[in-house]
Amino acid sequence: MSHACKLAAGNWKMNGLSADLEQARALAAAFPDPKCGILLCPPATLISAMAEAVSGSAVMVGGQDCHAQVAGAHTGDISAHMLADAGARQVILGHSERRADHAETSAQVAAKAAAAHAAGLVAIICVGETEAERDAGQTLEIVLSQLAHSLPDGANSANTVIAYEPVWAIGTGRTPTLDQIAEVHDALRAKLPDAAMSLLYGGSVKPGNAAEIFAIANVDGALVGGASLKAEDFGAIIAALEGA
Ligand SMILES: O=C(CO)COP(=O)(O)O
Repeated sequence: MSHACKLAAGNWKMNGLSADLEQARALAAAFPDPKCGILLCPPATLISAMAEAVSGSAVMVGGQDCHAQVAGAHTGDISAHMLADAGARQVILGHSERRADHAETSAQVAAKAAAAHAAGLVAIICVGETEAERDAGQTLEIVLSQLAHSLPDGANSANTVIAYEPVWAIGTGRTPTLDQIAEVHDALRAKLPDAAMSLLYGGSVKPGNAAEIFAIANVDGALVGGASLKAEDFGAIIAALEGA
């Protein structure tokens, strides 16, 4: 682990209805005084209800995307200010599913991150290579290029977190080797504008592999998809991070 802040972030993606707020409440009750940051990013429809459900606890709530503009004629979009107004403290930006499904470019991610900062939100900027890019030996080139072009001016360890998520490891149960994760995180750390910025690993993090991933030098936590939907599983991952 580096000296950056530890963070366990859960990305619920397009999962979760009001009944699932119970998982957030259970998580808040299980970690009254955590040694790391705990964040849940539910779909936008649940942000304000989740913020209320965990209010007074250590659990933070975040969004999964935002628009680069503060307001205006953008049907279906949500601004960073709206997320903050709903109770979000952080926002995931440039997730590979948005880069793929919505053709988001790193330049757009940087503009969204600048908007997040202006709204007082921490931007969690995602980078990661596809399997074809890894097979072609382009992993470092791809992630460093995404990093360089996705960071807005003024990004620092207080307002920005970086998440390395290999696309081929997301939702597949496959993870890079520990050496492969270390190689990418070391390369990212060397290029951060602020060395104390937190670097998360994401992609098939589970209770069973969390401890070994958190033992890697430049891994400061995780961005967790599937395993963040159940408080029991996410709680086991948080416990592993607290013990790292
Ligand atoms: O994309 C992810 C988190 O943003 C990772 O998802 P999984 O943990 O389900 O692989």
